[in-house]
Amino acid sequence: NDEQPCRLTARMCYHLLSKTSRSFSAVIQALDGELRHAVCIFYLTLRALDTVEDDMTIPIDVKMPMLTNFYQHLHEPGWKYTDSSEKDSIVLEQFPSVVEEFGRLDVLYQEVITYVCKEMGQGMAGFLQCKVGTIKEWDEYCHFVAGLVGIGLSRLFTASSLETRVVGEDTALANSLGLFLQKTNIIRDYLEDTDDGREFWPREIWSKYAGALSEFKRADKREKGLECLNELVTNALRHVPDVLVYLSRLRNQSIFNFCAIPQVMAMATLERCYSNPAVFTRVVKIRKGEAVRLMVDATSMDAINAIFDKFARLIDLRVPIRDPSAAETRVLCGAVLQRT
Ligand SMILES: CC(C)(C)CN1C(=O)[C@@H](CC(=O)N[C@@H](CC(=O)O)C(=O)O)O[C@H](c2cccc3ccccc23)c2cc(Cl)ccc21
Repeated sequence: NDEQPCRLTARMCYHLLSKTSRSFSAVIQALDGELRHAVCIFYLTLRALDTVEDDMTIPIDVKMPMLTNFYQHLHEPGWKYTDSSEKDSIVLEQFPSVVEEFGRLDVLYQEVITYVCKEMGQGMAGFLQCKVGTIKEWDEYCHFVAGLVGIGLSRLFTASSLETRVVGEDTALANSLGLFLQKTNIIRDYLEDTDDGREFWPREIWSKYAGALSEFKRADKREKGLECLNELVTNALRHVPDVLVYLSRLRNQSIFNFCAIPQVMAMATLERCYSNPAVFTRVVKIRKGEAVRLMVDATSMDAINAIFDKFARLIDLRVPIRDPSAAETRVLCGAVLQRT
């Protein structure tokens, strides 16, 4: 579906999409019917909001209202923000195109996108000062930045009539898809975030292994770092059963691909991170070739089950005997394997 839209603002939106998510923009453009444009606009809007949240040059007292009021800009023709230094700031500079195309969406889609932006902006604002403390707060933060995306997407799928009502109504399962992706991103990005002075690993977990989160960068704290890392991976694996049930309910092939691809990437990333000291010295990414292989394979529930089985088995084989989370890790991996 790379036919070029004729309207200039629509063309700008697809240009912005390809600039902000290299491999994923093609998956969005492959979505059927009205969903392609609705998800394109939703993705760009979320990217704009995320860019504001990530921009450390915006003072907190300016950023707070920017986040909580962001959803209102969707109804302000011409609104843009040109003072961002982030890598995706082009979306904020070209936001008038997003606003114009947003206004042309069916009002059902507009309501979903507005709702998610309002809730997400308020949630992000609440976490600006404080670092993530309890595991409950970790789930709350991930709900705001990613769980809400799953809930919004699910409502778009149902609104388009390409998926059943239960997909849009079962918010707990939709939330789990987001938590699985975001927890994996947070686990993987330890070094990048700590170097930026940002802490997303929950204190309730890391404080059992160190006095400060940055200590895991030291070689003499590597053992404790791995135990902390493995507890976080085990926590993320708890969402896998919900993810598999959610994906099994999807009936539209383009929607299935769109939802399944990030989930299998996350499972592969989790497996690479598990018990891997490289997490503390560089950003652990799956190789491009493996990512492409996963993208082309993740097109049926059988394939998804096989992929999750493969990575669950690889983790299970590497569970250190004395690791504090070993028992739960093996139970969760076993649960994934038993399902088939
Ligand atoms: C933080 C995040 C996980 C929500 C970001 N997020 C995703 O990660 C993208 C994937 C992506 O953007 N990959 C990028 C990664 C990168 O930029 O490095 C790529 O180029 O491959 O997928 C998610 C996404 C897709 C499908 C179903 C989802 C259900 C719940 C939550 C998120 C869901 C996403 C869907 C929408 Cl509409 C908006 C954002 C996202």
